[in-house]
Amino acid sequence: MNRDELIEAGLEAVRAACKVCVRVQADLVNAGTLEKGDKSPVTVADFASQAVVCGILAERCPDLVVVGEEGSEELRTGEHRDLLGRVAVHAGMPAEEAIEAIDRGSFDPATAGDDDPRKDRYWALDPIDGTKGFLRGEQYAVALGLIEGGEVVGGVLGCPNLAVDGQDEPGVVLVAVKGAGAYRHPVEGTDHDPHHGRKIAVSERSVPGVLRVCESVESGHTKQDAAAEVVRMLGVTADPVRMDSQAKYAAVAMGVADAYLRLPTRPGYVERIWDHAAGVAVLEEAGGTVTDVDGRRLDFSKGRGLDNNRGVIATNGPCHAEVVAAVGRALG
Ligand SMILES: Nc1ncnc2c1ncn2[C@@H]1O[C@H](COP(=O)(O)O)[C@@H](OP(=O)(O)O)[C@H]1O
Ligand SMILES: [Mg+2]
Ligand SMILES: [Mg+2]
Ligand SMILES: [Mg+2]
Repeated sequence: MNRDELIEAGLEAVRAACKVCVRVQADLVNAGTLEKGDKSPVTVADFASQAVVCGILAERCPDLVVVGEEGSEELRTGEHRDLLGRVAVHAGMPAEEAIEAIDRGSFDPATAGDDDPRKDRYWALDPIDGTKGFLRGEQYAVALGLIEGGEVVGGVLGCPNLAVDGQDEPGVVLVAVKGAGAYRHPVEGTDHDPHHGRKIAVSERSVPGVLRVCESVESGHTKQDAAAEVVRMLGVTADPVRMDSQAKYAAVAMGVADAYLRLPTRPGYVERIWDHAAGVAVLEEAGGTVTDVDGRRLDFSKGRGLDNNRGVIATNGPCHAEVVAAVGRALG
């Protein structure tokens, strides 16, 4: 299958998962959560979304493996049997099938053998990015990136709660194939051709003082005081706009924000590939630039983590060097 065909399958899968998430968010806010080992909240919808995306991808492109955030461990213990039942209902498949689909996302390129052909091309999936936003009834994303030879070459970024100019209802799915631009599609829809949407592009702003900057809502995910210092140094009077999930990449890609800052809160935190792959694909194809806080390109060839990077700076492009320099000064 070529990249266009793969991304077409990806768009179908992400749309289906978005619909599941919208339904669950409507009646699950603050219910049905459980604590994972790392204490981050994971909901019925995270599992159901991963099951739906992996299930559709298994049918459409069975040869490609998935590097997904979630695993079925918690669902397989008796303690959480009721949770599994609800995941199955929302995913629209029998419980055993849901577990099997979720575990299609367990691939780890870093531990696969050197001659394992599955390492050449795979998906990176965040079934719900911004789980905390999802639980607050705010922004979240279903994020699917396509990685080839350790590089992001395409992506699908579903943002069901993102307001879009000229649309009565919120919600958008952004799609990109390397070299072919980035397009926006409605969440509803049955034409999954990646190039049939409306072309999107970043803003052209380059004057630092008028940049619209965004960052995480969660202070544990980004150093908000350092970002406040960065905008002050750039001469921006407004504080960064806070938004959960890769919806921040979407905002910059559509030109409604100019920069997204993700500044490390502690040394040693390694960003996960599924938190960035789809966002990077879409933003770069919309004309933007993404590096880490040291100005290095994100290195997706290391497995499940961005081991060679720290933090992320994503911009419209024209302001990138200036923003990276200001971040460097703020972080000392
Ligand atoms: N200390 C930390 N620094 C940066 N990111 C973190 C973090 N701890 C968790 N995250 C990631 O932050 C993501 C949410 O990002 P944001 O704050 O932009 O919404 C989470 O994705 P999930 O919600 O998929 O678990 C999680 O992977
Ligand atoms: Mg998580
Ligand atoms: Mg995430
Ligand atoms: Mg997630």
